[in-house]
Amino acid sequence: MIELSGIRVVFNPGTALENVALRGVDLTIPQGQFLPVIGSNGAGKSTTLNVIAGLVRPLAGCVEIDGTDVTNWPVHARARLVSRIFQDPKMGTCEDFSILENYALARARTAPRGLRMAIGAGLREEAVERLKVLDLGLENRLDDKVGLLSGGQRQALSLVMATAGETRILLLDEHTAALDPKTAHFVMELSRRLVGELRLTVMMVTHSMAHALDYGDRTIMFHRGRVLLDLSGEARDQMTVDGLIAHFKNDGIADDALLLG
Ligand SMILES: Nc1ncnc2c1ncn2[C@@H]1O[C@H](COP(=O)(O)OP(=O)(O)OP(=O)(O)O)[C@@H](O)[C@H]1O
Repeated sequence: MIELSGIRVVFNPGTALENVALRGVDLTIPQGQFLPVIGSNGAGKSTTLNVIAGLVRPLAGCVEIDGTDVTNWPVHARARLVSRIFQDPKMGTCEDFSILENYALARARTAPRGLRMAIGAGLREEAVERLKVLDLGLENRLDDKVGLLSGGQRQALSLVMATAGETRILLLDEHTAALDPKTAHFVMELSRRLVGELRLTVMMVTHSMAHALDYGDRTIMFHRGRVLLDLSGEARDQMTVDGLIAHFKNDGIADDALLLG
């Protein structure tokens, strides 16, 4: 579960470049919820993910993960609980390391402190078992360098790595935007399956309104640092992409980037 209360983020405060990115965001994401997030450029989506991951410290407000106040925890202290996948497949994996070495790094990051030395034993078998479910044959290429993989294979591997160990929160930051439509569909379906099996709490930033309505169980929209729309239940079931576009237009939001996908 993620709980954001009164989150206010101001970049370059007190200078000519002052920019209020989040204007008092209150948002509760229950354990196991898969929440797609849409919004115009500069609306505050990535900043919200950065606040949860600990990369941006809010000027005011509180961040709780599973009931623990982590507002003042540094990034490395949250890394065991919070994983993130970015748009660029190269960001989630290290291309000069093998698949197994990448998996070992992910396990070391997400394992409880006392267990970090013990994860070496059985790691190869564990990686084989987890990679098999991708059905990409990566379990037979454990010693290949990750730089040899396609973008889609790297995002699939990133998903397996991000969901290893103690991870409770998964932040997906336009993680299929750089993939071709067929590969994007494969990675989206894989995301749905893995987060469902592991009951992870997920925030997924996307510019695809179709993905925002087809995946997960709730959809929110940011605009100018606030949550402008929060759809769930029947209202969401009945919402269409055209309906969402009409909603944006009614709110005076005309942003080509928002309408992509
Ligand atoms: N490190 C930073 N320093 C200064 N301003 C920043 C920084 N990061 C973000 N901003 C500003 O904060 C606002 C919110 O940005 P953010 O990246 O959260 O938007 P977004 O909704 O993710 O947009 P996009 O869809 O374009 O990625 C924008 O005005 C942006 O320019």
